[in-house]
Amino acid sequence: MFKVAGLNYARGRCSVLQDINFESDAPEIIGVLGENGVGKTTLMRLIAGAVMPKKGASITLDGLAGYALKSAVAFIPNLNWVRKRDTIAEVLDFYRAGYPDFNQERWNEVNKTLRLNEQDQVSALSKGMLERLIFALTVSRDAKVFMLDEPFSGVDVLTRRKLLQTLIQWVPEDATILMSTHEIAEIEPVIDRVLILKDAHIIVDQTIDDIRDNEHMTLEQYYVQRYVEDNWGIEL
Ligand SMILES: Nc1ncnc2c1ncn2[C@@H]1O[C@H](COP(=O)(O)OP(=O)(O)OP(=O)(O)O)[C@@H](O)[C@H]1O
Repeated sequence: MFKVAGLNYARGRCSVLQDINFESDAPEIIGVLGENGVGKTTLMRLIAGAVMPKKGASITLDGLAGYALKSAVAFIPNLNWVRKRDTIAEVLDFYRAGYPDFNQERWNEVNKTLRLNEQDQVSALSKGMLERLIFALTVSRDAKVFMLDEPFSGVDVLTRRKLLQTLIQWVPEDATILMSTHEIAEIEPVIDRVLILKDAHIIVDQTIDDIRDNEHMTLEQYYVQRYVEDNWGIEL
């Protein structure tokens, strides 16, 4: 069981996340939605241990916390740590050394779709190719919690569809995946559940089946309805 409880985070005087609570029983794919700047990346950075929450928060995986939890979480927000001349092969070497749970077979399999050339320099990759690399590195670990932060925003539509369709096959069966995106319609067929963030809080934590069966709406319609008053005149 992956559990986030009493999570609060502020930047200076500005409260970014307030009283965030949710649990996940793997396997589960959770979409994390919300407007720009609402705190989706921050939530992932908090879970990854890249930033510290306010006192009183608890983030645990099967009772593990701190470093033990950190090593079971796969998250790469960017590749700022890569030196300018590094090739993908060199980044892979570094990554393998840093993460003993790196799964070479999975990398090979994922890269059949992503077609990354290991001799290419990372600094010369296009935005979309860089996103492919971040995605491949993230899912190639045998982690228990995977966090994909807008993984496909620069990836072409065909590759994106293929990645989404095959995501379930690539990640370990006992894992929870958190995936933030603005492409709501695209992820709906893939995710089990959604967390919608607004004004620093989780305003929706519901399964996709529940939204379909009880609200009789698509996820995007439900998102618009729950997010803005009068739907901002957006036709549902
Ligand atoms: N390095 C930073 N310095 C100051 N404030 C920051 C920094 N990074 C994020 N923030 C602030 O924290 C808040 C949450 O940002 P975050 O990046 O988590 O949002 P997001 O939901 O991921 O947004 P987007 O959908 O645009 O990617 C925003 O108000 C943002 O301005």
